[in-house]
Amino acid sequence: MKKDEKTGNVSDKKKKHHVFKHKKKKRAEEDSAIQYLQSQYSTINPEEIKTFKDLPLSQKTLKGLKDNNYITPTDIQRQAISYALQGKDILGAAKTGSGKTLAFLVPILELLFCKKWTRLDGVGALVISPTRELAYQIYETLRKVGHLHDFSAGLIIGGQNLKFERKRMDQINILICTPGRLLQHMDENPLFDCSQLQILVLDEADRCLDMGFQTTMNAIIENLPPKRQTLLFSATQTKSVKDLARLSLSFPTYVAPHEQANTVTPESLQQSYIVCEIDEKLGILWSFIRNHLKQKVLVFMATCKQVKYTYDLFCKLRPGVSLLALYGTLHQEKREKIYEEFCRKSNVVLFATDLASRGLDFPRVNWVLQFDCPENVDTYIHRAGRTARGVFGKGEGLLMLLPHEEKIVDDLTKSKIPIKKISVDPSKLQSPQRKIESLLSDNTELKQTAQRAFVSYVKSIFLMKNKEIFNIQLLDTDAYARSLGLINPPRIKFMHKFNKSSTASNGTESKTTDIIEKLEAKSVENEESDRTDSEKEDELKPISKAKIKKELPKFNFHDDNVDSDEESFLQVKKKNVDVDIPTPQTEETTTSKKKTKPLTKAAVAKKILKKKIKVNTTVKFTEDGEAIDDDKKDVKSELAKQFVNENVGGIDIEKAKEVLREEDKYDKQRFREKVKAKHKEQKRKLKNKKKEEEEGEKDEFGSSSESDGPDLSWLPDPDKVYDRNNEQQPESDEHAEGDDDDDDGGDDDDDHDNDDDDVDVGDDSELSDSEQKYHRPTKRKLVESKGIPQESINPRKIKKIEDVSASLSVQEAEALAMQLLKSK
Ligand SMILES: Nc1ncnc2c1ncn2[C@@H]1O[C@H](COP(=O)(O)OP(=O)(O)OP(=O)(O)O)[C@@H](O)[C@H]1O
Repeated sequence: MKKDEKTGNVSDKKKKHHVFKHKKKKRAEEDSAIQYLQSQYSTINPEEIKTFKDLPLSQKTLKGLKDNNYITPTDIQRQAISYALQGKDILGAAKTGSGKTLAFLVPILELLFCKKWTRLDGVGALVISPTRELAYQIYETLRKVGHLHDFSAGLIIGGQNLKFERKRMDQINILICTPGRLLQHMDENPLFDCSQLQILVLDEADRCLDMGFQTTMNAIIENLPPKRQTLLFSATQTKSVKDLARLSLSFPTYVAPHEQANTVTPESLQQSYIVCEIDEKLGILWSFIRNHLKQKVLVFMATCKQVKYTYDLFCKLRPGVSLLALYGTLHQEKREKIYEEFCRKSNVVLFATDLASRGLDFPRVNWVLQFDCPENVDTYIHRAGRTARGVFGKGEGLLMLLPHEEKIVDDLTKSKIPIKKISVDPSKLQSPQRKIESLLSDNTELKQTAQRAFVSYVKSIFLMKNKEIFNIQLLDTDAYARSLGLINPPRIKFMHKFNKSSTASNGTESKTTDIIEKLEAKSVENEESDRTDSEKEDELKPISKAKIKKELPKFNFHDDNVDSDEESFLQVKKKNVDVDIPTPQTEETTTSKKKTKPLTKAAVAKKILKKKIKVNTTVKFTEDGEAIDDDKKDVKSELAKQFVNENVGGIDIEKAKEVLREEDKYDKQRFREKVKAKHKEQKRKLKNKKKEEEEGEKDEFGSSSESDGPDLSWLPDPDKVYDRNNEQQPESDEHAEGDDDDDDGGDDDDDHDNDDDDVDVGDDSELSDSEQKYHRPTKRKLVESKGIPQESINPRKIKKIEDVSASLSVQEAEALAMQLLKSK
């Protein structure tokens, strides 16, 4: 046995030694491999790279790439990976779908591999993406390609379990995240540490660095170590020196393999546009879907509410193909599900906002239809780029424009986007208008969704920067509302505000006001017919179209109801909207400007002071809404009265102390008076009680002498007796003096003795059992409290005494009494 143990130990030791040796050998191999790879970096010539193998990459990365069928690097990959391995900062710009994700993931894996990064080293690489879906996609690609490496990767995006993420933060080596969530961890999570960060990547860098993420990104960058490698990628790369300076990039290598190409969009992408009236758009979309039932279609719309409405409506109309909708206000879980479903399915239509426009690599999308005009050329490129992706990808893009939006085509062509005008074959058009109207008349919820869609679209147009293309005055809102199935166009509250302010600024009755007045008059007429919708009346009152050709005055517009998208795409992004019209200096404009300022405590205090609101006061109201005077709050001292009258906000501590001291005197006096009054009341009550008792004594003696019948109220409570003696002797366990506790002592004889005296019981014998059980004496009168025991009041004895005393003189009676006392 011992021998076995010994041999066992020996073999264990041998094994350990073997493992140790193997590990040591492996480490040595790895070290020499790293050294070799690093020595090759300086000699890389991107032009000579044909396959990934030609790059000095680790075996783990090469195998990971090969396992996923990535053999030949794309142009951007060849160049970006080469320069990144050499440790350069990179500004990468390449067409959509050209493989930028691998262009930054491979350098990340290689850098950490060469630095022999372990789990204990913390966050070594940070990839920031503007949307959750894109972050998820990058994370998945990293998992696939880097599966042979030992690094840990983490996906940190909004809408996930923050606690779960927090705990694991210190074990992550490669962090893929969205800006908001990353900053949240930086601010709140003590486990988050990026002081060792080696490489920072911004995917869709221009979007990450634009107005929408400005403050968040600035805060993030401040928290990062300045000594690091930085890679920026996008199909529409920023070259803004300001942006680059923010990231401490002074001399980044600009990698743009397609810069000299004839087009900025993929060659295999067929692009066309149609021009139509606003009220034809929905019908054209419907017809398009009905004519492409066997295709995968992605439809971009301007706002979440439009997406929601179109999706809800088309689901009800049943086009004969799967429909999906993806927008920022959806719950995260739903977003993930929809994203995956669209990736998986091949005959499907997805309605989406620009949330899906950047970076998402949906496989095999046949058509991208831009239902609403894109904000700018960049947005067009990203949207259209959801199709014709990868090396062999093919696809078609269709842009729908209103007549006045056709100007964007010039911008597109100038930006090297080959797009041709086409027209719709009228024979293929199907109008669902009647059906839509009837659906809306039956379905209030759908009608409200339509109204919201209407308002959100109009707002989105209003917020657009390029006023040459997006001119709200050129929108036929009536026709647009009708096309959505709304007989009366909803009132657009912000337009009224806007028009009012512009009128005030002009000081004269403008054409605009005339129209607004006319519209309002019409809206009153229309209210009659729109009454079913009263819940939304406040926001969505019907008005007629505002077809005004006049130039808009500038209005610093910030409305709460702006359609919010992923990370407030629309709302925040338009912060820099610069309507090039003079600003009217009206009160309303100033207030609206103020609204944009952050509300500081000082500002709130000032507001309160202005409104003469008394702070730190409580007013109670009756149910009828009348204020109840709280006399406790009344001040008595002159000083306090003065203080209250003067003081409308803020606290002068010293004065307040003085006031309190003064008031304290009055409070003490008030307290003394109260105590006095209380004592007085107690005394009075005591007096009354005594009086009553004296009167009561008289009564008791009177009644006993009259002996109308025995006072049985002192008898014990039969309920209690019954309970205690278990039905056997329900009424026999108490005697006159007995209190409940004493009886529990169990002097049975006494109990039985009193049986005969319990006349009440006899009286109650006629009552039913239950009535007997619940009989209660009205009030116990304790005769013994008068010092005359019950037994001693013997009528015979009294008679005898009376007889004797009657026969005696006063002296004799006195003497007899003395004698009796003495003998006693
Ligand atoms: N070397 C490669 N060989 C084959 N396919 C590749 C290669 N690199 C990338 N791909 C594929 O090309 C598609 C697009 O890649 P990716 O999403 O990285 O493009 P992108 O340039 O980031 O696009 P976007 O500008 O839209 O974000 C993906 O499906 C990816 O798997």
